[in-house]
Amino acid sequence: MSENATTDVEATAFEATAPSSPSGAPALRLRDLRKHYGDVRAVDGIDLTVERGEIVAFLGPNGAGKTTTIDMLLGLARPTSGTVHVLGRDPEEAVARGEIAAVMQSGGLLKDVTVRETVQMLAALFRSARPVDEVLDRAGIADIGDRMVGKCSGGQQQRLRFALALLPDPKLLLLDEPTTGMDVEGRRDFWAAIRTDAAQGRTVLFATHYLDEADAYADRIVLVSKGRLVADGSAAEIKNLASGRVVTATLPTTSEVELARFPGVERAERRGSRVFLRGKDSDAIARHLLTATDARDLEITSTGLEDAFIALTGDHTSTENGSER
Ligand SMILES: Nc1ncnc2c1ncn2[C@@H]1O[C@H](COP(=O)(O)OP(=O)(O)OP(=O)(O)O)[C@@H](O)[C@H]1O
Repeated sequence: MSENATTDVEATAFEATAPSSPSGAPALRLRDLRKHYGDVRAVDGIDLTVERGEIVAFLGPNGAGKTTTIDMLLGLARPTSGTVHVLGRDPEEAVARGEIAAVMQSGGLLKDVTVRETVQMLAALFRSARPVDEVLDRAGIADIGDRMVGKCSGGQQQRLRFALALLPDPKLLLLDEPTTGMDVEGRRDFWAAIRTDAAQGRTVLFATHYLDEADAYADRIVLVSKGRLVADGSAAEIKNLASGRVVTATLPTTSEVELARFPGVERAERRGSRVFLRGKDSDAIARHLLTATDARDLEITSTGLEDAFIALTGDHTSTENGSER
């Protein structure tokens, strides 16, 4: 979590009495958005437009800048430079109007009150809130309204946070790694509730480092790494990025810029003395390496979604998270 991060309850506790947002404005518009902490470029120039009604996965490894971006969308952190517009407004204004709400990773729940009482307490803070029974129902927890929060599973607590976020009937819902630590069944039930609700037209952006979650639940995947956007498309398009092959070779001196100019190379990466060249025509890449360079120890492999994730984000640790389905 980054500076000024707060609980979901605080993030959603605003008045929801506003007229509708400027018509035609996209749900989100980020332009050259940056957030630096000293030398750390947590967010390093993100351009992104999310249209209304989209379900977007903000996918990236640990430290990619997902939470920092979400904090800026909620007005909890101020950009170093660049702009953020939420439904055509400044984030603070959109939050105050109840047009955007968030389900954060953890925190913000009292253990010794019931699920229903929790929703009632927060509803009382809004000048205008959806009925308690309606949000419990939408979050799929109407049947556990009398259960103490402390007795709820992690998945049920997360659906309670979802219910709280629904109170102002936001047009845009942000979820920051909402299923961290949940078991498979909890994740499935949580996403079933989100998908059913989103089918009514709510825009959803969720941060995750679970590849399978992005693939299964998003219409669109925005892949981020080291504060930058590295790929943006449907799950099928992101998978297509992986439909080529990777030619790996030992080639100590050539720079990534030069490698990217080799025939057939769509993406080039160096790790130490090994180079990873991705492209649809692996024969052309291999031929060039063997005839025009000093490359040795060539290997040609086909890629999957996880390989694409690693190649695009440079992350070598988080893919075990994506294998569970
Ligand atoms: N308040 C802060 N001060 C200094 N550095 C920060 C601060 N908040 C975040 N960072 C750094 O910014 C980078 C991005 O962090 P961020 O939490 O946005 O990543 P993330 O993609 O959400 O990661 P995770 O999946 O682990 O939650 C990291 O290197 C992090 O250490």
